[in-house]
Amino acid sequence: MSRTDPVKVKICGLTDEDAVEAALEAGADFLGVVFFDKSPRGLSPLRAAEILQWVPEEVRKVGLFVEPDDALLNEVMNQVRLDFFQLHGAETPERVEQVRQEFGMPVIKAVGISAAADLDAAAAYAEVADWLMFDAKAPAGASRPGGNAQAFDWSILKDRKWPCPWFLAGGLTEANVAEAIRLSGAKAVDVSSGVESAPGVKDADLIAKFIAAAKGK
Ligand SMILES: O=C(O)c1ccccc1N[C@@H]1O[C@H](COP(=O)(O)O)[C@@H](O)[C@H]1O
Repeated sequence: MSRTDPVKVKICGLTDEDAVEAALEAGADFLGVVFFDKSPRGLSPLRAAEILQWVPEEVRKVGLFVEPDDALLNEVMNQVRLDFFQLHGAETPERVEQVRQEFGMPVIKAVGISAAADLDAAAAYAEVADWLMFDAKAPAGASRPGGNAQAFDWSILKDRKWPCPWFLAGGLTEANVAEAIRLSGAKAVDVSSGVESAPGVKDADLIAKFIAAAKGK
């Protein structure tokens, strides 16, 4: 990625064909589908395969999991054409490495952040993951570790160097994404709640506005 490349955008938690089409039309670089039963965006492997079937090769398809066992990863791998696994739970660095080796899939590891000290903990994952994702820590009592529309102080990322590429996530919207990019130095962003009209229901207009704001158009 050169300094002048437009920011890459991942639209996560897609649940139907209309949302996939809206994200493609608006220029999304990554599309995410969720394999986590407690999420309002959760899909079966079969349904995920259906909604992603016409996505062009160059748009990267990401499967999001929370502490998945090998059986679930196998089931999804056998049915859905994915380019990345996103591990969004309390997986250890050892488990990240094991998943990469066993499944031969690049891994995006999400790390919950509420303060600068959490970035130190993320360093262990930077050695084993292909990408990192900095997401806000879930609020106490939340039923899921992400997708909660929570943001954190983006400026703590500024000037930190990482050996792998990374996404900024958590509470991003059309209204704040440009500022989040400016303050954090992010070259890739990820959004779910901020482009929805209700949990699990993507809004084509919000997707287009988010991508335009992130890419500075
Ligand atoms: O979207 C979910 O339901 C979800 C469930 C479990 C783990 C992560 C989840 N979402 C991811 O969280 C970040 C931030 O989301 P948001 O924009 O704040 O809603 C993003 O990667 C989502 O895909």
